[in-house]
Amino acid sequence: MGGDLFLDCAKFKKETVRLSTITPDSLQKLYENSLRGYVRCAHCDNPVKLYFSMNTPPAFSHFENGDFTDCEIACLTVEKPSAAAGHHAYAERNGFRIPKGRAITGVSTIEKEKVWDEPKPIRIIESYHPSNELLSHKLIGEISLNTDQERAVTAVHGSLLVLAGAGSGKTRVLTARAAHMIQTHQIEPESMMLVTFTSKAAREMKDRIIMINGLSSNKTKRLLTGTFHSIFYKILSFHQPGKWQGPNLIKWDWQKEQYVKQAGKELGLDEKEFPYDQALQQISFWKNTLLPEEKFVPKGDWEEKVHFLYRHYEKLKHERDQFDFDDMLLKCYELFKQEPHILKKYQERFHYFLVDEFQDINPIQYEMIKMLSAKSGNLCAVGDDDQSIYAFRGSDPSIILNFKKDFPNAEIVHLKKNYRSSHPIVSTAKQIISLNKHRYQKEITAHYERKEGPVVFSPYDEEVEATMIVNDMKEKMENGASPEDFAILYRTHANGRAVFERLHQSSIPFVMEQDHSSFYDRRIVKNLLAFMRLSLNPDHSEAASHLLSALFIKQSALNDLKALSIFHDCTLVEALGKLSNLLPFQQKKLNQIIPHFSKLQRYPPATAIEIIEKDMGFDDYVKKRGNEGNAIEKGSDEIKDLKVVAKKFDDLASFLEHIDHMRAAVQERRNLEKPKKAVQLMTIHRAKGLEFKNVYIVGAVDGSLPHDFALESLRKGENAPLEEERRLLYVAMTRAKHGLYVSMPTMRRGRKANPSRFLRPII
Ligand SMILES: Nc1ncnc2c1ncn2[C@@H]1O[C@H](COP(=O)(O)OP(=O)(O)OP(=O)(O)O)[C@@H](O)[C@H]1O
Repeated sequence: MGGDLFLDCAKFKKETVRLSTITPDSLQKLYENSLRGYVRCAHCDNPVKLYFSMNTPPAFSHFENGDFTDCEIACLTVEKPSAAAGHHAYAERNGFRIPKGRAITGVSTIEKEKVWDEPKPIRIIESYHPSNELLSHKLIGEISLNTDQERAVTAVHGSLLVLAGAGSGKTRVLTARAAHMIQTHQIEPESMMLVTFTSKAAREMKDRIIMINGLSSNKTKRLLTGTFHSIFYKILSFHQPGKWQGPNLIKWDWQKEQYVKQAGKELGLDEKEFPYDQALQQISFWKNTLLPEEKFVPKGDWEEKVHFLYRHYEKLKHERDQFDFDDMLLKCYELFKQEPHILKKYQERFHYFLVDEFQDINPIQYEMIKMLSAKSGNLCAVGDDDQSIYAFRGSDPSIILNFKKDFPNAEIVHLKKNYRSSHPIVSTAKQIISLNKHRYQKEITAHYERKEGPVVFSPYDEEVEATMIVNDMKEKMENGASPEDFAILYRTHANGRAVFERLHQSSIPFVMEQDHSSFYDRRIVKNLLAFMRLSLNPDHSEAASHLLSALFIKQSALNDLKALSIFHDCTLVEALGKLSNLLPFQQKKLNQIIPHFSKLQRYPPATAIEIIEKDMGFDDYVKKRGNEGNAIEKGSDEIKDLKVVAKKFDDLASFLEHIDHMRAAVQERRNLEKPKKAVQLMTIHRAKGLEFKNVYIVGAVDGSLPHDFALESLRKGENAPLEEERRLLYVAMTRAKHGLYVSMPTMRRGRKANPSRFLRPII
């Protein structure tokens, strides 16, 4: 950062700006403009950069090294310096020399919003007790185990539930157990079924078992590992090879949507307005909770409609000999029920069942595993009820909670040591999850202590939050950390947008989930941006197509528009006014909005969005279609998120340029080979089972974590979704080994936000 002094004032657009008096919402804009070289020293006029991070308060500094004492004096003089704030009166902080007497966090006389606030450690109430347990020893290969883990590995016969908190070695136990069974008990790998939650976890576990010293790889390769879906699909395709073939699989939601929309027409459901994706999620939920279409008895209008779609969806699929992922479970279940000799064959083939992440099992998976293990009685389930986070897919935490009812002779082993996270992290996560009512009380303590505990910090908004996190990682990397030491976790994809953008602008290598698409390509956002694009280029054909959707005009009108523009030698926007065969309300709306297009480009993007919403009728569109198909990410919220970005730009051209750049960046990253040493960017759901040295949790405020929909459920008297949100925070926190940084922005989507109610009792 050079030997520069750090300044409180600079010049931006010919005005002097002062960090002690600026409003917090201008900080990010100033930051980005300073990176582009648009902010200058108020004294020498050289470009200066603004810098801040989680631990470092904002300050300007010159790009070049040199003696800038005069600039500092000039800056202080203008500001009526106090006696303390003399020439060399500065304090050293995080490698920065900050003039004493400068108020960054507030102005003494008038209470003003803080531009930056110091991160705060979370209070740890429980003291650390070093483990008095015997040193763990190596039972198998190089895997060390403590006494409880060893019991979970060696209790090979009968039913066993390993119920344990995060980081306690459940995955380690499962790997060691499989290896131990093969090596010590000479159990044939073919007679074992090891079920994991994802195919990646299955591959990793098998690789780990193969790597264990002393095990013959020929043997271990014969072990069946996989997800429930992959295993049951194999069974189905063995018995009904004609039907269960890859090309017959309906892989994508849009394929499913075609079928339900076809059925929806018969019911007179509006193709655009009806939430078909929610309906598909509901159908999937029913299938996973053992409610096939013919048995389901709908209640109420919504269920009646979706049930109708369900019936037709199944029929269309059947006629085409197709199947979806849920059928892999449901049809295998039916096969076992209808053909008991087939079930018997598998009961005789498999004698040992090992199931990971048991807390996320759904009713149909549970029934199948019960059926398969009924003969041998050798079922080992491993899980943590506090990490059950897939209720929306039919997972039912009560299955693990009631395990003893179904398996009265089951042994229950508790693993009580967390080897992953330091004591302050384990203690904090424990405090949070203990407020859930529906859970097993579990004992868990940290294996090791570390001085630094979890920290909460309060950036102004989502943009400042992203900058603080990225700069904090940079600082840590300058002090020896490596990019793969960091993960940034968020509740929904929308929460990850700003961090993605800031990381993309930095030189830090990072990876993001593969199937992530750009925020700006979301239907509602894309259609709003179309208004802006047409304002700058009234012949933008793709934007014209999106505009038609937003105006509820059929896409076939696009060809008419193009023809009219050629015929009348006018732009597509002008041709809009010449469209015929429109309904009166569409005509009226068009007449109302066309004059706005030419004016729109004169306004800053944030104002332009308001005009598009209010004066150009986009509000109506969002009301009708904004919530379509997604209870978690609503269209109206997406517009609010877009406004947060818009605030940073002065004109439409630079705003759209930024957006196109970011859309291309997401696309580019999909095709790039993933760097091995990289910061990980992912949703909390994806982070399950993983661990990182340092974890940042983004957006820990009410509405985001817990999510709005859980708060809505709570208002209706339903507590379960809120408990699942608390589990999500618990999962996120327990991914961290050493550093845990929880961000609680003071503004979210342009409004004042409250720190997450899960954190309030401990901060
Ligand atoms: N006995 C042990 N000695 C040393 N390290 C251990 C021991 N048991 C587990 N670990 C380490 O602790 C970490 C967590 O283990 P593991 O991932 O198996 O836990 P888990 O219970 O499956 O975690 P989670 O449910 O939170 O995903 C890993 O880094 C693992 O190597």
